[in-house]
Amino acid sequence: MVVTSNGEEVQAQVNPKYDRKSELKDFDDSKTGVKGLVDAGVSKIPRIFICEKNQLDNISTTSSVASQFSVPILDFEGLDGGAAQRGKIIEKVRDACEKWGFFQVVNHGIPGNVMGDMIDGVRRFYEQDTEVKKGFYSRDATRKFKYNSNFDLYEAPAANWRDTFACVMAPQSPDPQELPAVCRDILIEYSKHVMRLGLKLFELFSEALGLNPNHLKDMDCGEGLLVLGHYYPACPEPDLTLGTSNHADSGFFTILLQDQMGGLQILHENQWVDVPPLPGALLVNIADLLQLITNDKFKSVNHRVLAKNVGPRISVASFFRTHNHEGVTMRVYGPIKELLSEENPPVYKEITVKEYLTQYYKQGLDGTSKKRHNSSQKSNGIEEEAQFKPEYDRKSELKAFDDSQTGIKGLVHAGVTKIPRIFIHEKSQLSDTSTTSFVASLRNVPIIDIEGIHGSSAQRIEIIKKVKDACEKWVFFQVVNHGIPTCIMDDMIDGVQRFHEQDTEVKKGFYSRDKMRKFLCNSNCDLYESLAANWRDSFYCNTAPQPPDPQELLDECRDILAEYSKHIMRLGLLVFELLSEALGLNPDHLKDMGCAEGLYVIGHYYPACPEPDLTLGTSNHADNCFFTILLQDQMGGL
Ligand SMILES: O=C(O)CCC(=O)C(=O)O
Ligand SMILES: [Fe+2]
Repeated sequence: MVVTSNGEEVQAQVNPKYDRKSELKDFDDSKTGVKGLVDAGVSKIPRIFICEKNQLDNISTTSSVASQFSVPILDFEGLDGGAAQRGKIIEKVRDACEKWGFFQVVNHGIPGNVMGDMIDGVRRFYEQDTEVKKGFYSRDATRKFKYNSNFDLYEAPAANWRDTFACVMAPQSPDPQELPAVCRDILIEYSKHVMRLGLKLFELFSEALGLNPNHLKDMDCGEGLLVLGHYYPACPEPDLTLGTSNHADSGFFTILLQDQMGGLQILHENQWVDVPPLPGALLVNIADLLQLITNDKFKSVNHRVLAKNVGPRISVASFFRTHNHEGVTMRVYGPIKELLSEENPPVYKEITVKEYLTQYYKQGLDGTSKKRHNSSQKSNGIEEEAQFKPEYDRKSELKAFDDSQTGIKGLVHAGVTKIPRIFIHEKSQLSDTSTTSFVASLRNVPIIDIEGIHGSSAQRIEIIKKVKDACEKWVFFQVVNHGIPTCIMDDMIDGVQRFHEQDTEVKKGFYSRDKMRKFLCNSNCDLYESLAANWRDSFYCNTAPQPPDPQELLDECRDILAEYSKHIMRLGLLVFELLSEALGLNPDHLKDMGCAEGLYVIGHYYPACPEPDLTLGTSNHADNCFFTILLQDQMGGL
């Protein structure tokens, strides 16, 4: 084990017998949820609830800095008064949706006693006779009303200190007989009010986007309503777990009713900001599908709930979402055409409701579960690694691999069917996309056409604007019409391939870790330093400020390497100019700082991998230079 900050690993070492799966199952089978544990008087939380440290670390850092922020409070009084008043409110809605993705609303039209009764109804549900309550405990997706603890119990890395009931209220509400007697009437009544407010919000959002008031409703966004009743019992060890993990909501938006206990936080400008209870207010937060269809104009915001040693805390989350009814699943959502223009091209691909729902439920609340699942068929690979670790002499295996001087290509050539363990990455490295939601994965990387960069100054300004935007929002962009002929690019790819596929003995002559050499090849420049090796061989060539003596290069790729480098240097100088201008500096500013003097060209070769789920071609990293121009073939994987 290399990292010790990971709670799970430490545990695995302390108690290799921890059978998480069966502990989860025992807890689930009790059907009494977290409240059952508290009723039984636990003074320590079971380890299935213990979060990884990095999930909790930033809790204490919040308060002081965060207090300078506060979630906007919107007053809907007068919404149906004059156009002027409505216009003012819409402006505030737009501002809150663009900057925060989260706001509180007062004078929203839902009577205070209905909200109070709803909170009481949730409380009555959880505090009713245990045996009656158990009758509702279920994970059956087809049930209209069900209660359980942690909908993603078996998938999430750590369970949350919370019980939840879920009820589908629209498009078809359940037969009242299916609802628990203790909260039936108020659930129906509250849902009616929430639906009315939700439709009003769809109108306001449409108008705030500059669309006609019915636009979003006409897209059928307002059809599905799911109501969750959360119950967060007091927690004996609140510093070790969370009430609700960091997540962004699914669907279009959520209307949240919370009691006076507090604990909800939203992630704003990289800070966890408390959302203090405001009597009479409801919270509204943008969810991922609204972010998608507004092409990022409205932001879906991550939030979480802290565990506390006082409780219970009660909240009711009402999700306006797509639903799973027949005829609906093939509906496609993508950025609204009316919001797109040349300056505002689609940031997302389109997606069917079916793909969306499948993905969301596979992913679990904090988004890690699916990937964890894929990468460890056995549920706890971390323990296995910890157990075989002592017999494993990593250093000498690395050295043996390095001494072969044949790289990954040599392994594949020898016909390995399992990858040597020096290449096996820790699970957390393979699933470190945890904060990337499925919707985020639909993003398009910007493509910038630099044809006309030397044309009119208007054209140049337009291009620089796009570069600025891409650098600020993306850091990564694709360039077309960049002036490097396709045949040169193709020849360069072929040259790299010829280098790596040449006669093994000749290639060995270039295998080296001597940084003074102008041209060399090896497998993994950081072989001895990195935690796990990558499935990749590379050659490295220092082509500027002083190119290597042609004799140092291999015949197979000498000419094309020199030619390609010339073109790249020319393009690189242009990029330095564009970046300078995008920063508001004079075009030569970065060049004058000497940024453009060195050029290092690396030719990577990624052989097919027999166990691609266990390793990476290139680990997560940022390049250490000013910028990189990357040419890739048609295989994908970046
Ligand atoms: O309980 C809360 O305040 C938040 C619940 C929540 O975020 C959710 O249900 O998605
Ligand atoms: Fe949420």
